[in-house]
Amino acid sequence: MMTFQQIVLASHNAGKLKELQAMLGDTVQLRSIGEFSSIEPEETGLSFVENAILKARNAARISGMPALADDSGLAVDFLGGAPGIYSARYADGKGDAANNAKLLDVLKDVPQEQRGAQFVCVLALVRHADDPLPILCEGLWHGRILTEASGEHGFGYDPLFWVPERDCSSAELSPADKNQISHRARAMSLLRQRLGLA
Ligand SMILES: O=P(O)(O)OP(=O)(O)OP(=O)(O)OC[C@H]1O[C@@H](n2cnc3c(O)ncnc32)[C@H](O)[C@@H]1O
Ligand SMILES: [Mg+2]
Repeated sequence: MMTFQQIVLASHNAGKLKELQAMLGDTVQLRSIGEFSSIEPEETGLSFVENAILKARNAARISGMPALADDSGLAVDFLGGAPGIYSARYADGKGDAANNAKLLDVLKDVPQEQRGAQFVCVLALVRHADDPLPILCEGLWHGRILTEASGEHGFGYDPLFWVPERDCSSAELSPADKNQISHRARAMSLLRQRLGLA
């Protein structure tokens, strides 16, 4: 069993840090890579897995600590899985509000039954920058894209993601609820098992 007291989180996204720390509890402290560097690595991979590993290695190299990365995104069925790994950059780096506006616009004439989508999360944990055996865990969360934004919680595409099991948007869930059922929660639950924390 691997034990860690501190892990650096290879993410500059404050929403992810909050969610992942809440899911991990007190046993492991996540430190933000922002404490060490403000430079974000280029996400050049073609898959969530490749980007997660790339971010984790980069953070381990910069911090000298074990590193956890989260590469995630929204895969929309009607768009053949787009924006997928490009979710953060969907509106050319203009941010969450612009990403959401673009997605609503692209789907404006698409009927309910064709608005299926899934959030994807891949977590990669490396013990050091050159770790030959990263731990990889994934989680999916199925839902549908709403026709207008709703809710104030969460981040990113949460206001547009309708959660069938709760009949509300992901941004209408309390943070605690989202952290029970999200793509990130599923991936983290697997990671906790792998680390012997579950
Ligand atoms: O790469 P880091 O620094 O971790 O931060 P990031 O925000 O760029 O993260 P990603 O590259 O993994 O891109 C993830 C995108 O998918 C969106 N996303 C991921 N998880 C989400 C969630 O739980 N709720 C809403 N949107 C989410 C998020 O808003 C980003 O636009
Ligand atoms: Mg990113």
